[in-house]
Amino acid sequence: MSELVFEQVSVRYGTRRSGLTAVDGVSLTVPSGQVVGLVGESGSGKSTLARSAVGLAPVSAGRVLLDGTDVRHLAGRRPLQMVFQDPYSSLDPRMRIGASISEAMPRGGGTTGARARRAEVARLLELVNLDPDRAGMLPAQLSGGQRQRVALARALAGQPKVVIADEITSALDVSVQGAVLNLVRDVRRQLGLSMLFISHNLAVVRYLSDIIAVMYLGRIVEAGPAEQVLSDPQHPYTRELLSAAPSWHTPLFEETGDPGAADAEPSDPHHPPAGCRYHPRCALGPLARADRDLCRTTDPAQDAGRRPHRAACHFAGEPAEPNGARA
Ligand SMILES: Nc1ncnc2c1ncn2[C@@H]1O[C@H](COP(=O)(O)OP(=O)(O)OP(=O)(O)O)[C@@H](O)[C@H]1O
Repeated sequence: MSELVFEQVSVRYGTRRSGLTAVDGVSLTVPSGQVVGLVGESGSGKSTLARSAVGLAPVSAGRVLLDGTDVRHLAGRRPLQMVFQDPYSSLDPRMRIGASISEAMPRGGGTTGARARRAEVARLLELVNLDPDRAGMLPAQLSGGQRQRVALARALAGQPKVVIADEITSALDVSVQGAVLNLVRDVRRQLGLSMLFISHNLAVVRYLSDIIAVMYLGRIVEAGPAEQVLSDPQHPYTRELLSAAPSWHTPLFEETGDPGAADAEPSDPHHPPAGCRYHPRCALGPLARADRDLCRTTDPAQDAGRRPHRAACHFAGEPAEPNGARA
């Protein structure tokens, strides 16, 4: 079991004049054997943070550590595997799926020799509930859900310690999303993997996560044990997400759309507002306050994540003011 730590990580794209900071000084820990669910609207920087761990996004400050070792020093970064929204991006369309999975296996060890590799491919296909006979098929011959299972098998072939799953059910037909999610939950438990699970859909995140982290404009605005974040959200953005999410009583995969689609102002990462980045939107929400100077002028500290439940808000946890209620 392994721990993944993002330490003050920033990712900047573009030039100084026309660039944007997609991830801004984020600290987040994925503890051994646990699932951290990362939620937030489109453009908040979730994918960029994830990609920074596997070398697909340029880390401009801070570092990512796996069990204390900077991931840049891990050979091939194999212990960290990522599964993407679109399985086509990790599967070569011309390669049979057995070969794709085999290619991702480490050299040496128990999987040297064609026979051992074939057996390992069959084992991995069974692990993701696919018939080993499918090893000879091409990705196009499979359904979207089956392709995502193959992408998971391929990630597991690398014998990872940590898996990063980025919107892995979002592109799938609603009817198969639940099955893929259940599979991920079961396989993760079985293998004792640590996982960073990204989704814009809070209902999906809460189904799987031990810890929930909420991202807004390149920052973690709230993080903590899942049940605490859900039952006692401290940041107004988390409250906004929760009020937009379907309740426990509605089906998990009812399409909720992107959480940013509410009536609020869209956030623009090229021009983050001064003070608290959320303040222009917060004025619309239940925490609107008469005296908001502090929010307009002063950036609330993102603490380094040592407290189990943290929120970057000057008025974290304060109840809504009566005059601030939504019209
Ligand atoms: N390669 C890139 N070059 C320039 N800007 C980028 C690049 N990748 C992402 N961005 C920008 O960084 C910001 C964060 O994007 P990111 O994809 O990480 O957000 P996200 O929360 O994962 O959203 P989504 O769910 O839509 O992918 C966005 O403004 C995006 O346009």
